[in-house]
Amino acid sequence: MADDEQQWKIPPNVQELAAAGRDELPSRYVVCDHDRPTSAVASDDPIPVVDLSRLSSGAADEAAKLRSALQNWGLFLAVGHGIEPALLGEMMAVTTNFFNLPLEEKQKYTNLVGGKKEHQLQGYGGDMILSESQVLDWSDRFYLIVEPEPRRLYDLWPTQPPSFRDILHRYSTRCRELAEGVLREVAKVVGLREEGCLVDMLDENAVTYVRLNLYPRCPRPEEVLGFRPHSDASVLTVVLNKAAGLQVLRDGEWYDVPVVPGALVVNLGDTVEVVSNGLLKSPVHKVVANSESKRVSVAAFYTADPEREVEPAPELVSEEKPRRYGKMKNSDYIRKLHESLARRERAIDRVKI
Ligand SMILES: O=C(O)CCC(=O)C(=O)O
Ligand SMILES: [Fe+2]
Repeated sequence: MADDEQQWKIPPNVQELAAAGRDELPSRYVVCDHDRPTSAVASDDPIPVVDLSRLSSGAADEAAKLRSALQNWGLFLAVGHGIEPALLGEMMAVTTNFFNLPLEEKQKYTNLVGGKKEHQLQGYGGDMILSESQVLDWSDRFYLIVEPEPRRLYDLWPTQPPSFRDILHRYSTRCRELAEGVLREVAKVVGLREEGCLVDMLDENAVTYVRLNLYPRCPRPEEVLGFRPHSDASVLTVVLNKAAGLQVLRDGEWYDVPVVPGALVVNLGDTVEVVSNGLLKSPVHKVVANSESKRVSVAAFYTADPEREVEPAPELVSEEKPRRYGKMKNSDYIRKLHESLARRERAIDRVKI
């Protein structure tokens, strides 16, 4: 095969493209008319801000708010989570600093291997590209396995800034505590027999992935997407960001997820949709680009033990509520997720009955 064949498998660096300041966008980023971002709809049922400290002290009105958030949006903003603002600030700062490093430094952590054409999950760069016609997102990413600790590939953990490792470790540990608390509540909302049933999926073999996202300023934000519509293959996802851009789909309309200082976005993942037999939905969300400033976010995905078979909980399946999802090993599901993302499909559709 000639050396320059399949060059399309190597995604351009979006940050560099943006810095070049050209007005025209490469056609690989331009979405079809149907996918073009439109202005979000205002909702008379705003996305709830849930105070987790009130929730854990047993406040019934806070529990009701969480229930309505999960049922109506699959997503909420968490405050009172106990993660110090300083740690959130440090996590944002090391992420921003990393993306500000010179390209050669960042490319030490590239997610391209084997003659630069093969894509591996972990590392810095763009998404897996499966075809020449695949429309690319207006963002650069950095994906790492953070837990279990023995699975960390420290060669891919930046040494610049030097505090990166320690801050990512502390941040993801605190978010895990948050996720576990929320999952106990989710189990109650769904009516699972065992309150710990979802938390138990995050056992010592369960994998936490962290994705750092950079959405550079875009001269033509109406022509691209920062992140195409998708749902997460996690049990639960926690997102840290400081700027608007995230939108969530509800009843066929896109809504802005507001930015509340100090709040974290918490969204259900596909695993909860399957285990709850569709009682709760894993929300489809996307990120729109903007022409004013870059946007940075940190998404922590708490996924089930790869060896686990994920399927609807038996107590949520009956004659009146037939089983709506098949069984799949979690590691197979996650593998399919990345292919599905590249094809602009949803992995969960593969297990729907
Ligand atoms: O950037 C964001 O706010 C969300 C990113 C996201 O949805 C993801 O990384 O899965
Ligand atoms: Fe997501």
